Amino acid sequence: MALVVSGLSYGHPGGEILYRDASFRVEAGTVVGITGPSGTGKSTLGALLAGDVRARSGEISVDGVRLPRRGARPVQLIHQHPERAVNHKWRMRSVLRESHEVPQQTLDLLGIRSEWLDRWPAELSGGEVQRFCIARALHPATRYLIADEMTAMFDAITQAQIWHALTGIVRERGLGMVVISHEPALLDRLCDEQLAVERFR
Ligand SMILES: Nc1ncnc2c1ncn2[C@@H]1O[C@H](COP(=O)(O)OP(=O)(O)OP(=O)(O)O)[C@@H](O)[C@H]1O
Repeated sequence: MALVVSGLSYGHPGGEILYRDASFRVEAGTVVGITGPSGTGKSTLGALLAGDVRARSGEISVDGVRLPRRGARPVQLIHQHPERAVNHKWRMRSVLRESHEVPQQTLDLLGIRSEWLDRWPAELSGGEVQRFCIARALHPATRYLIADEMTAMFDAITQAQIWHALTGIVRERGLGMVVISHEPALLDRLCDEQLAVERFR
């Protein structure tokens, strides 16, 4: 069981080629870090892995099946800016329901308070909204998570709380996870393996 990238090449339209013939795998139950200087294509790789951007050549498969174009998404992306990832016209309860009926246990593990459910996104801090984005990404069909600078905007305590909760859930469910980050200490702590995106140039 793995998220497998084979022979992936990609550059944004009109932009330089970011990866040529990139191949790697993320085994279920493991955490892989993606590192590299700004602008080298880490976020783009995350979007490709989640199916938000379509590769021009190469293949991405999830547990032996080609990444689906529609329906439940087995690879879920969690962004750096949670406020951009939620519909501001919906209360948080609806933001969650759009994905699935999130179990109370997951809400508790992520520290989501019941009174936050009736608030609008603008009535919560970024760290609080990010907890909802994580809960939403933990759909029963999710097999792999891509955390793209997921906690870069938050203070050290919030970062630690969020990672503690998420890594516990990931371990319990046997999910695979890709962590995109500029923070070597975070990557060293979380990851079984680290890949420098420049090596795919
Ligand atoms: N939608 C897009 N259209 C065209 N070019 C893009 C698009 N998104 C990103 N790029 C360009 O692709 C390159 C890689 O961007 P990307 O955001 O993947 O890098 P990154 O390594 O995640 O950077 P950072 O560490 O600064 O977040 C950059 O040169 C960026 O300007």
